[in-house]
Amino acid sequence: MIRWRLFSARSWPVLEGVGCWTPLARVFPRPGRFLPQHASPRLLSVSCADCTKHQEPPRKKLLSEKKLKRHFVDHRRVLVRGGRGGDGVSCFHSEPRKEFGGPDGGDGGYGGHVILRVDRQVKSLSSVLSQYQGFDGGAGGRKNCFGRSGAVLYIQVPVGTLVKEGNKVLADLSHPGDEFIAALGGAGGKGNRFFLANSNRAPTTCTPGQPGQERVLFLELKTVAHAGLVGFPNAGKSSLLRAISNARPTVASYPFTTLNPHVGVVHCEDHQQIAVADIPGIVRGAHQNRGLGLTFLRHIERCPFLLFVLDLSVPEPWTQLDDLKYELEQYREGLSERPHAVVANKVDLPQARARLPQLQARLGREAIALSAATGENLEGLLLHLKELHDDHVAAELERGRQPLRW
Ligand SMILES: Nc1nc2c(ncn2[C@@H]2O[C@H](COP(=O)(O)OP(=O)(O)OP(=O)(O)O)[C@@H](O)[C@H]2O)c(=O)[nH]1
Ligand SMILES: [Mg+2]
Repeated sequence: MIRWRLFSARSWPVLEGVGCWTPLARVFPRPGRFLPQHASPRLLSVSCADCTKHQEPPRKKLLSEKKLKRHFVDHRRVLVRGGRGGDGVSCFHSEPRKEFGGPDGGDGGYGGHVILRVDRQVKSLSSVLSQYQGFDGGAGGRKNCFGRSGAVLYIQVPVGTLVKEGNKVLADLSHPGDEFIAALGGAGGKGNRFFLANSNRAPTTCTPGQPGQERVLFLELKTVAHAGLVGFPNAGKSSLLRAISNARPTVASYPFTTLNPHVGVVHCEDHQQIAVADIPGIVRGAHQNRGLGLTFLRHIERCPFLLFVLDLSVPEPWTQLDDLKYELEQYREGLSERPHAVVANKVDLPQARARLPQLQARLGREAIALSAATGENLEGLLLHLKELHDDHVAAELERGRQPLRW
């Protein structure tokens, strides 16, 4: 129904119940005439433009703990099947004036293998599918022609992928370029030429190609790095990694921003490279599967030294270190006793800086106070990192082992 406003001869029509666009100035009545003076003119607003102006921007949806776990892909069950071999064929040579040319059916080609190959660019197992089928070989041809072999199917996996079948570890792909044949392709069938014998000059027998190998493999990612950043959610681990390396993990003020491990490389003056791994945050009770649980700690299992990152902006930050160590011990005994340094982050905030002396006193040791946001005292952290790295190299050489090189 269209109703005309009475207060102005040049008023715009307003569709009642439907918000159609109308210039606001034209629908406001003069104060004191139709509305009391204190009433808000917004009461009469019917324009769409006005409605949209005050809409809140869509917020990032908070994920439940269950859903968070689904996003974190560091293990996969994969069914791999090698390609089927091509069939052999049965046929006979045919040529003008040559009645009995003999059998000339060729063998089928080999089925393609399925191979796991380490690619440095791949960072998680999220791109690995649940099933892979290798390429089939081609059938044999006339004139003794062999069939085409199936192409090899490569599955790209990240550095540090452990390949298991049941509980048995088949391969540890810890270097870029490492390969593992996940499933062999089937052999090609035989053509009738293969069955030619003195007792049988015209065989018609040929065999089909063999099916490829079929396996169920479990892939498990164990990130390879020198140092692992361990801390509560929001402690600033990702910010720290961004500040000291070229890695660009997402930083945000909500917990569990990091769901996949990120590795950043710190370049030292003597051309040494130290790899630092950022992992999701650990919460109190993580060993009872709270937060993201503890399964992602496998990513720091291989790190020879750790950096505990404490958030100085929260009250009693020293309790974080005890909690973190406790959770690490619950995951694997002795993990918290690895060589480590304690980093006290966010000293740019005044209340955080005020807690620093108390933290040092409680810890009974020097914590590296810094700010990942402003870059304050990052050199102090880099010096400690270098020391930890040098100690690791010396210890490995002493044991006659090759230290981890990045
Ligand atoms: N003032 C201040 N804020 C910081 C500092 N470092 C990090 N933050 C802020 O703290 C919040 C969390 O930072 P992240 O780096 O995402 O923390 P995180 O430990 O990686 O968090 P998760 O990935 O959830 O475990 C962000 O809002 C950062 O801007 C700092 O040194 N000073
Ligand atoms: Mg993070």
